[in-house]
Amino acid sequence: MTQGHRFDAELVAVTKRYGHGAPAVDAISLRIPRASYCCLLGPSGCGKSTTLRMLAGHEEVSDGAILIHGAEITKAAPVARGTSMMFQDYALFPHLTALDNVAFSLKVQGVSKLERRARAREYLQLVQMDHLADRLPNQMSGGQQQRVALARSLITRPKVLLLDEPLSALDPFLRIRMRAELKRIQKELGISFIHVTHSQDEALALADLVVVMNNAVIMQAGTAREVFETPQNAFVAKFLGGHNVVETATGRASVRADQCVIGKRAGMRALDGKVAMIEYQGTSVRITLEAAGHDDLTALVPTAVYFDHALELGSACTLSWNAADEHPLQG
Ligand SMILES: Nc1ncnc2c1ncn2[C@@H]1O[C@H](COP(=O)(O)OP(=O)(O)OP(=O)(O)O)[C@@H](O)[C@H]1O
Repeated sequence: MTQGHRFDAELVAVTKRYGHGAPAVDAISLRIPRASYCCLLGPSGCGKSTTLRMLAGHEEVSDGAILIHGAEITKAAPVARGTSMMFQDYALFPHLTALDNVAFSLKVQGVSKLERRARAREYLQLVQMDHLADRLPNQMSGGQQQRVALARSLITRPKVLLLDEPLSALDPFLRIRMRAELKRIQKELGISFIHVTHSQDEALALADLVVVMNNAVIMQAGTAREVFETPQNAFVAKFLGGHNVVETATGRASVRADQCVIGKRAGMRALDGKVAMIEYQGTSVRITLEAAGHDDLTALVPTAVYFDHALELGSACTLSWNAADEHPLQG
């Protein structure tokens, strides 16, 4: 049923148990619409890599079902699923050129030399590496090796590409460039990418669908704007950063740090504390307050505004916000 499917990938109450302890993945359900860039985001140990490995078929599913393009593949062999995995350490063959690394899986499939070289060139072009086709991995930079690894995982024409922390080995500059490339390539191919990351920025920048996980379950799934602007619970608000979680008369609420101001203002909600940290961030200054009975509170103040009223570390100060900017949390 590869025609007419609505979702490139579906997880139906998927559980993974290792031994007798708490499950690593606990009955998660997720639908990834066609041609989506999906990021699985969460802290270390939340179960995101296990979820990816179950999609790839590198890990058995304890309970539940996985579908790719509408067809169940829960127990299918990795090569029979229509998925391909790109790993954190690109694991290129050191003795093969870029071209031969990319062509390798076609060789295993018995594709003729002429055709596999032609297809490998096509995929090297896609990742803008055709000019270095004859280089060996140790003659390429980390970013270049990664492009080759990407071409290598795409040449089998997967329905869904799985990426396990693909940018974590790159320096910050290259990471931002490569993430733009990943997005471009995903849109160009029109297939879904499922990308595991613990970086909030990366997920928000890349994903059509952000899936925030914690403790083996999905805490929220939605567009980047949905999860950032309307977090459903305190975990999502705190993990994405840039939010304060406050207790109000009607329960818990989140309020964005960039919608908070320092100082008492008429008609605004206020919490008193003292200045614990002042961090210059270029266009804004992040001020962290310690307040009794609360986790640290932060205000993100435009730089020019901050330097009109610079603060002293340890001094008393008030965080204020408009009630209208509060967003109620479900937990
Ligand atoms: N082979 C295994 N045997 C036993 N427990 C495992 C195994 N693999 C993972 N786990 C456990 O399952 C849970 C989820 O692990 P997983 O690797 O999926 O987390 P993660 O979110 O990808 O973390 P990280 O970002 O650190 O890779 C963890 O508690 C981990 O210790």
